[in-house]
Amino acid sequence: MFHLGWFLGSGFGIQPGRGTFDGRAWRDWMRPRRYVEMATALESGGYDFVFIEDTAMIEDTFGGSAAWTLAHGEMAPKNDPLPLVPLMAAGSKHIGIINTMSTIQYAPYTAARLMTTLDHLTDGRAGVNVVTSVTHRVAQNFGYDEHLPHDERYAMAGEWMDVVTRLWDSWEPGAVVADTETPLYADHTKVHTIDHSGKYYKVRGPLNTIPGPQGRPVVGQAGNSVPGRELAARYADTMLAMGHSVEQMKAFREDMHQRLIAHGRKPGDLKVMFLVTPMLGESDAHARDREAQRRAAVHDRHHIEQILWQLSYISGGTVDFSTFELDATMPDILGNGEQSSMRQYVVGNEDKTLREVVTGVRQIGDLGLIGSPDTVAAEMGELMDEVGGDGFLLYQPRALNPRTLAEYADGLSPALRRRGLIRDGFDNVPFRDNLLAF
Ligand SMILES: Cc1cc2nc3c(=O)[nH]c(=O)nc-3n(C[C@H](O)[C@H](O)[C@H](O)COP(=O)(O)O)c2cc1C
Repeated sequence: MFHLGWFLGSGFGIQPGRGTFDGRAWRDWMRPRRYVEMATALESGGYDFVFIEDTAMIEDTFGGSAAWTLAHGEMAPKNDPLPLVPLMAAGSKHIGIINTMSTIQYAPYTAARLMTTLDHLTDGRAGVNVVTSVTHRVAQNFGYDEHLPHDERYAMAGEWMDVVTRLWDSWEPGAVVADTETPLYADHTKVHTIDHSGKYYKVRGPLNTIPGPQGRPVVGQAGNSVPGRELAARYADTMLAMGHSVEQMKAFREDMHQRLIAHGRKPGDLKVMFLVTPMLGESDAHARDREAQRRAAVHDRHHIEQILWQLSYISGGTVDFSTFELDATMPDILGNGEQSSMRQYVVGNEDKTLREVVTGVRQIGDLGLIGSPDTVAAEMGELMDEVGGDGFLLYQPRALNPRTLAEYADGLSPALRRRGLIRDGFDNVPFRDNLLAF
């Protein structure tokens, strides 16, 4: 068996697509009902969790203004994802909810306290995706003139995670007695300061609330560079991973296993979830037809601009890709943002033109998963057999609507279940236990 997660790639925000079945999404994206329904649909489909992206900025690198961003609803507007967590939890019973927190946005004490609060409010279904933020524009909203260099951001994130973890552990098991007769609510000898004084943070502790049902909420991680992998190997229970072939996926997972062992953890302690955008259809022919339409659209002006926008963003807001000649050679730039994402466009494509890259390269691919639910389910099973396990993080970046969710929860999941590949229900246990169950 393997795990399923769903990547809500535009967070609690407007979804950029304007497809045939998107209805009033551009007007209603902030309404609660669609997120509650999303949680319920995914839970019925056996998804272990929904993974909510977040970024706090309005991008204006591409074209030197926010015009394109706001015309197309690209990563903005967006609400804070944290209040969404208890809402989605109240409408569901078992699904884990991972919200994103950037280490430059939340002080460690605020983060530890918020996550523990969410763990209580969700009865042990809270998780946090720890990110370092990608662009200068985010950093500039939180007291920085520019974002820190890539590797330093991860050094800061390492200290942040260390402090947050120690705050979560600042109440020993058994500290809460809750005896109204004595009276003794908590034994103060089991509640400890952490007295942290490091390069980036100074925090006394202890946390001023009792541990949540999970003690430490589930920790996720999204960066795939070496420092990103190291952060995950030290702290994470799950991470999203990008791989375009079985070989890359296997190598990624084996690399993570080595890193986990080096940090005194077991390979099974971290679930590596491969981000994938399958193409489903009523039949294999229908799915192939949809895929042919997607491929034909990569030459549309809108698609080309969208990828140039994306490159400008993932460069960390350091390069405006609208300024390059499309038929000149691909610029050799990794920038200061998502280095592993930039590599997918740049490395190995040095001889191609920018146009060939933006029309030919996909940051997140379909791994050949194109077909009817039955076909895709069989192929997912074969892929996971070869990779060795863990699971997939499914993503439909420009088509997130109730119809798409039904295709996955009511189409693909039953096909996976018929093959015994995914869970057929949930035990009444906290999120981490579901994640570590197989
Ligand atoms: C698929 C994916 C999702 C991500 N989600 C977020 C996010 O929600 N918020 C954020 O600030 N950064 C996000 N990031 C950025 C990473 O967390 C990380 O900070 C960045 O990719 C740099 O990491 P890397 O150089 O290790 O790849 C995401 C990256 C990827 C590839």
